[in-house]
Amino acid sequence: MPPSTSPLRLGLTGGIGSGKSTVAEIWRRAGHRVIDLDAHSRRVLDVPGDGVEAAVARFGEEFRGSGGTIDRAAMARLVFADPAARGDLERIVLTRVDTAVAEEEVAAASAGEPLVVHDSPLLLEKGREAEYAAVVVVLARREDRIERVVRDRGRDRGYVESIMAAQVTDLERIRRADRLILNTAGRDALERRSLHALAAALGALGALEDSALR
Ligand SMILES: CC(C)(COP(=O)(O)OP(=O)(O)OC[C@H]1O[C@@H](n2cnc3c(N)ncnc32)[C@H](O)[C@@H]1O)[C@@H](O)C(=O)NCCC(=O)NCCS
Ligand SMILES: Nc1ncnc2c1ncn2[C@@H]1O[C@H](COP(=O)(O)OP(=O)(O)OP(=O)(O)O)[C@@H](O)[C@H]1O
Repeated sequence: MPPSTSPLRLGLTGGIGSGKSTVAEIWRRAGHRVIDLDAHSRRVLDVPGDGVEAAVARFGEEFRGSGGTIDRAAMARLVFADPAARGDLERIVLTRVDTAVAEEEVAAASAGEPLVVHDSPLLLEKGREAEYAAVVVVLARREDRIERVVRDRGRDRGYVESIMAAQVTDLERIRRADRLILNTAGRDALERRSLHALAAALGALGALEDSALR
């Protein structure tokens, strides 16, 4: 018999380079399922299929890269300078991401897992807070975020700033979060703060009575 209750759903979000994926990895190592919406999003444009074809139909063959899928750098230059184009790309990508996420949630529910976390970069931008029992936001200094993305992904400052301009501000994130993780020190501090924030979020929801989450 499948379990009758769905897993508790937590949202994890934050701006580019804030440390979301690092927190997601810490929570995964603590034994929880974290669904990576950015990874699902990348697959839509990096794997040949109807997502790639829908993007080419909307934006043109010049956005097809050498491997037949989407040239991400060219697409980034377009959509982070043009909100209408960005909206169209989001409609193409996010509907397919939602389908993939729903499939992962079904797997979590059938396995009887008590918790799923969505690592979801655009949770606040898309106004999706109501879908979550609680929303946890990762914050870091703007300059640290820019420096880390430039250093670790070989992108330039202009690229990072164009994406920041397409995302909500930190004040808006603070206003709408249930809980904050300040990624303002080293990795050890981030680990401690992430585990503390998760326990506190679950505690506030009364979820720690579930022995599987202790
Ligand atoms: C434009 C694309 C091709 C650029 O690819 P690129 O490899 O340069 O960037 P990547 O996907 O790794 O994202 C870089 C950063 O931008 C953020 N970001 C991505 N899309 C958006 C968006 N529409 N609005 C604001 N921030 C975004 C990501 O969360 C990440 O922090 C890609 O970002 C994309 O397909 N975006 C649209 C889909 C989307 O909204 N995905 C994010 C949520 S699931
Ligand atoms: N406290 C820290 N000290 C040093 N480096 C860090 C720290 N936190 C994160 N980083 C590094 O900064 C970079 C950005 O972090 P991460 O990938 O977790 O951010 P993100 O919010 O998931 O970014 P994006 O939305 O762009 O995917 C990574 O290379 C990560 O290893």
